[in-house]
Amino acid sequence: METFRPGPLLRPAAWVQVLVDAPARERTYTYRLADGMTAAGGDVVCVPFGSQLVGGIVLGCLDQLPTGLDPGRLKTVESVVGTGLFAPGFWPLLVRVADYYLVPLARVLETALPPGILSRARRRVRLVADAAPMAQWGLSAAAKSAFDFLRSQAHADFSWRFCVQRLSGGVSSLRELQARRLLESYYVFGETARPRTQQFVVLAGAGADLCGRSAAVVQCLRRLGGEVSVEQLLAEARTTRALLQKLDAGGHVRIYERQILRLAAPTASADAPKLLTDAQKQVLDRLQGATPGPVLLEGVTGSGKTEVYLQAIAPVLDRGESALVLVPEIGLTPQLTDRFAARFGARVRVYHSALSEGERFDCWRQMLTGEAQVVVGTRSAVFAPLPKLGLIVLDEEHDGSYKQDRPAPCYHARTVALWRGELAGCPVLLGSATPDLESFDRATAGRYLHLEMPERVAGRPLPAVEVVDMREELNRGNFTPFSATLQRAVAEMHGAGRQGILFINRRGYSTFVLCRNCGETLRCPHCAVSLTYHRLEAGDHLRCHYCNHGAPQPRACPHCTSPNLRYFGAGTQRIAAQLSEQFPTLRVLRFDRDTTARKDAHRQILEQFGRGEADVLVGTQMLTKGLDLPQVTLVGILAADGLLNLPDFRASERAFQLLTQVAGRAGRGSEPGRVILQTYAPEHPVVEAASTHDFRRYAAAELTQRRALGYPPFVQLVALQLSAAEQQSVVESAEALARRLDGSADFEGRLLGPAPCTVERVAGRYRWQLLIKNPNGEAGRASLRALLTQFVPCAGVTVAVDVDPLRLL
Ligand SMILES: Nc1ncnc2c1ncn2[C@@H]1O[C@H](COP(=O)(O)OP(=O)(O)OP(=O)(O)O)[C@@H](O)[C@H]1O
Ligand SMILES: [Zn+2]
Ligand SMILES: [Zn+2]
Repeated sequence: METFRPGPLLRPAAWVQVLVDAPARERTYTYRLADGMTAAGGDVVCVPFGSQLVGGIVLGCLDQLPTGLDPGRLKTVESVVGTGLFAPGFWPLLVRVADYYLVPLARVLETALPPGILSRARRRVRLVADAAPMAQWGLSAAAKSAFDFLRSQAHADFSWRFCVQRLSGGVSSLRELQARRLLESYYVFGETARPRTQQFVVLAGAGADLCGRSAAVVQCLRRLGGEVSVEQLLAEARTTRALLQKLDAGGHVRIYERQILRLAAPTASADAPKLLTDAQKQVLDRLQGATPGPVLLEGVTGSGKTEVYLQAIAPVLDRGESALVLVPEIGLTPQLTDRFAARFGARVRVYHSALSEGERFDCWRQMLTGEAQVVVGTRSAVFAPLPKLGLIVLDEEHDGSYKQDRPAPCYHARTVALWRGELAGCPVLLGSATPDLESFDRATAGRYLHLEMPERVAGRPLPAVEVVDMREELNRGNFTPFSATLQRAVAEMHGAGRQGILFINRRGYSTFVLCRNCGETLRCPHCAVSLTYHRLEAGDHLRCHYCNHGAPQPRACPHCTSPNLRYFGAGTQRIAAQLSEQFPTLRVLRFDRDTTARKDAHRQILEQFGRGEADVLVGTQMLTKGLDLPQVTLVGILAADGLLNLPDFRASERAFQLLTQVAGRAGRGSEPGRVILQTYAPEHPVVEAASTHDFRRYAAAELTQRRALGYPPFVQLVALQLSAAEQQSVVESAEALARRLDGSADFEGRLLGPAPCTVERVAGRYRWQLLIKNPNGEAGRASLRALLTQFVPCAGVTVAVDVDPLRLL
């Protein structure tokens, strides 16, 4: 792990560490700075790499060379191109992320920046307008002639590539002119690039006098509607570009360029601010009157938090500042983005890692120029380079998808957002009906401004929750996944022409496949878990939910060849099928990872349901996240128990959040809602708290327990995960690391493990874990950083660090 000295320097440094823009495995290199050259972290530089000059980003300056580097062999930075990749104040944020999460700065940059940003940026040079006349004295002949040529041109701005290829002396002339400050080089991030266009071809003449292939092509074009892209016509008519050009020259068709807008702002019909409820108004007033800082908005489901966000953002934009809105998952973004787009129009952009490279790049550029003023995005959008940030909103701030599991840095977008707010001096609004216990603890301790909206808008009641004891159902001989209460409720709902949601804590058709003859389950060959059965149109299929390994469903047991296989558990697919069986007239729609894999499928399914084209939506976790469907009156929770018994100290916190959020989808319109919660453990405290919507009581009990056991938020956890293809070397390394940690005063007695992860083998690699409790904050992290830098694991073993892990593996 490197140590960097970021930021501007008091005394010029001699070396810099640069993240080069090259498709190499190792991308961080040390370069020498020429005399008089200065650079700071975040600067874009041009450096020699192999036989080429490439772009790079300065990670930090060094006034001492790391041991083992021979200064004589280091290459020199070719030029410092300047800043411009980042908004002001952005760089210190990246440095802080690297520091806190114990990862090299280069990894943070790779996460924060859109991929390929430097190679998409283009290097240019321009004449220095007020260059000293003396600077020309003593130029070499080649450089002099290059300079005269450039000055004779009508403009004073050229692409680097053009200069290298066309000027006498090429690169060396350019360097000479730059050294004399006659010429300066810079990067542009696409603004001089031509708008992306695509060639189209349109039918121009009747094509009557044509014959043979020409006639066939024209006929094909007519069949396709008379106007298609050149690409499409080439493919459909199996013809050549040359023939199309000939037809164009003959006036039979016209080829033209059509501009393709890569990133259209989301479109939606305009939307006016709502008249605020008293609770909303109070919250906004307090928000606007407060000094900038973290704010926790604890508002029950359906209390109208989104409207608060929208009206908090409006004055920010009016001041010419920008706003960043983070949402947990893209699954919930269509609805939410639409609301933002409807309110703020073309100033809104969507930014998340599922966009294409080009889309992310375009969006990044528009953020830097201020064209994008509101960015709605998922986790990685916390790095969106919005200048003049006036407000950050994190919706559903408790959501686990704000935490990155891998690759490093394992950052939490909420943590990073709080730092960003601090650096930008703006409020960070954390909203949730079920706040994260850490946020809640800080808010009640007065470290955050704590605002509340304890009621739903328009006096709508929270839905009544009925807990159904599934053990009694079994006693009564009901072996279906639907209790009698739920069956009656579904029938009633259906009769009244309303809609419902059934929530299952799983996906797939059934969880696992077991051989009735030998008792073996069908397992993933790479991971220590059973495969999940999926029923597909193309045929039945098994899939591993850890490594995504897929296999067709075997006809017989691979262990004993018995054909007697049995399917256990109940996934979304099976529930949907059983529901249709019991209620033949019920139209059932599935909403899970399988049915939403296609681009835009989220939106399509939700819109379909919203239009009333289905009566029941059967789905998983994804249903819980902020869906606002006013027609839904019934929510059924089929198997709450799977949630309650996970081997993780956060299991009950997560269960409470999930149950409350799912229940919160009911009764958001004018009709009151009803929730049926099925469980085998009705007396479980989480079930009790969720059924009374009592977050406060639950939080108090849970926090007391966490304090007693020494768990977050009262102590920091750091997980170290070691993995390798060989079990032996993982175990040895984990034990060696544990001995080191035990010997350190900071962690003595606060080490859990080493132990194999719950699933020891994933994708062919063995995984062991060490869990450290760090009560000493930064001091503890510093000694951990030092210890990890020195630790050398066995060959082939990688060590991943997860600071504040959310899931214990
Ligand atoms: N001031 C208002 N007047 C009328 N309707 C409102 C008002 N504010 C919000 N609503 C409506 O109330 C419903 C719930 O609001 P919203 O979706 O923002 O709730 P929420 O607090 O985000 O809930 P959740 O935590 O469940 O996502 C929405 O349909 C919204 O349009
Ligand atoms: Zn068998
Ligand atoms: Zn697997």
